[in-house]
Amino acid sequence: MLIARRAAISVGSPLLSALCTGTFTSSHIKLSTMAEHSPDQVVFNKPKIELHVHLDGAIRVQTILDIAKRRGISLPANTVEEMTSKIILQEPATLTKFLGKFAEYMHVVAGDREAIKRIAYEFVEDKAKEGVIYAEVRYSPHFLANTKVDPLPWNQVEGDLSPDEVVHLVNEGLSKGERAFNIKARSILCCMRHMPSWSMDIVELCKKYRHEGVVAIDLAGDESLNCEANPGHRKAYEEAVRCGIHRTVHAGEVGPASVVKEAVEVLKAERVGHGYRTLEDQALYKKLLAQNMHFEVCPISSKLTGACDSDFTKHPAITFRKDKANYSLNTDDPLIFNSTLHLDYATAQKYMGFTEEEFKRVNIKSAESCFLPETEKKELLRKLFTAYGMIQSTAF
Ligand SMILES: O=c1[nH]cnc2c1ncn2[C@H]1C[C@H](O)[C@@H](CO)O1
Repeated sequence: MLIARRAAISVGSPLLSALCTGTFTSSHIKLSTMAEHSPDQVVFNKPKIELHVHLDGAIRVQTILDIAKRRGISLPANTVEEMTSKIILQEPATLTKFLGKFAEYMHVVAGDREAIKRIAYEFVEDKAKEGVIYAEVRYSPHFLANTKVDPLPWNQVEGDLSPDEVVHLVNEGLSKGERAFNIKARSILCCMRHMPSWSMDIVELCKKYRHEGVVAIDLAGDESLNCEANPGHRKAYEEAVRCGIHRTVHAGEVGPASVVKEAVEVLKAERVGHGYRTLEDQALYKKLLAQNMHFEVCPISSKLTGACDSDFTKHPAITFRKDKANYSLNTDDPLIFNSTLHLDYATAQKYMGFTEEEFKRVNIKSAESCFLPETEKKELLRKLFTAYGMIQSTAF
């Protein structure tokens, strides 16, 4: 069975058009479910880097069904098609509504060791199939745990899986995937905006597992409800700076440019998750351009979360492209957006004027801005330059 987000989407496909015109209905789910994967539908069929994707937003629907069955958890649907239609966002909504979608399935995966290893392993397989050669995948260890987390998420009963062990399991799943699919995968641990009391745990886990695949700390969650970084988050980021843990922050996705300013100036973010609304403060934008700040852009996501205008021809990525900014193209939560990285690239090509040359530039910028140690970063860059038939000294 081929599920929707596994299929590459052609530039002229009904699914892409529907996404871009805001007329995405259940009939499109069916259509996309039947779409056939065909290599000529991929707009950039070359090695890619992905820096902003949530593990818990990138689970296979079939896997959710399998795990629910094994654990005896009842779900509102029994088939991939039905379950997909329950989980996905079908039209532009709000970030708050989007975040509510996780509750449809997180209780199935959380607290289950086998499930957590499996989703990490399958994530690597899915990325390898999309031509990704290096991915940084992020998640909240607390959201997957069922002990040593207060409050217990997803109405779980207390068990014995701690956030610490969750990180260990994800690391194992990712490493197994790396060996099986010959790509590199690292992880970023998320603090959550509404849970500042978890943030010190996160930085401690980043420190503990920094040599086992964890490369950075992030701050995710609902920026629209909670604009100013709580002291709990600030302290965690101070500790990250002190210990040389890399830092990214979701900012300026739906929150104002001041959140981006705070992320960079107070939390010392080295990359900005989304960052679209930076453009509302031109002085800040110019400063960040001059600093070579990296923006983790997620086109399909930005439409469906209501972060950006639903007309992709007005997308901030167009300004970033014209200004030769430092940014990446990412899926964010392909499960909930029923998307693939190919769909994000196809969207950028069709509606934002992206060319093959810009896709190469974006991926080289992504490699330069990734959180790998310098020697591994150089090796990654060398791979890209070779695959793109470019001479390494090419300046963008
Ligand atoms: O696009 C997003 N913005 C803010 N928070 C997000 C986004 N996508 C996922 N998250 C949240 C929900 C997940 O459970 C959490 C950790 O991956 O991060």
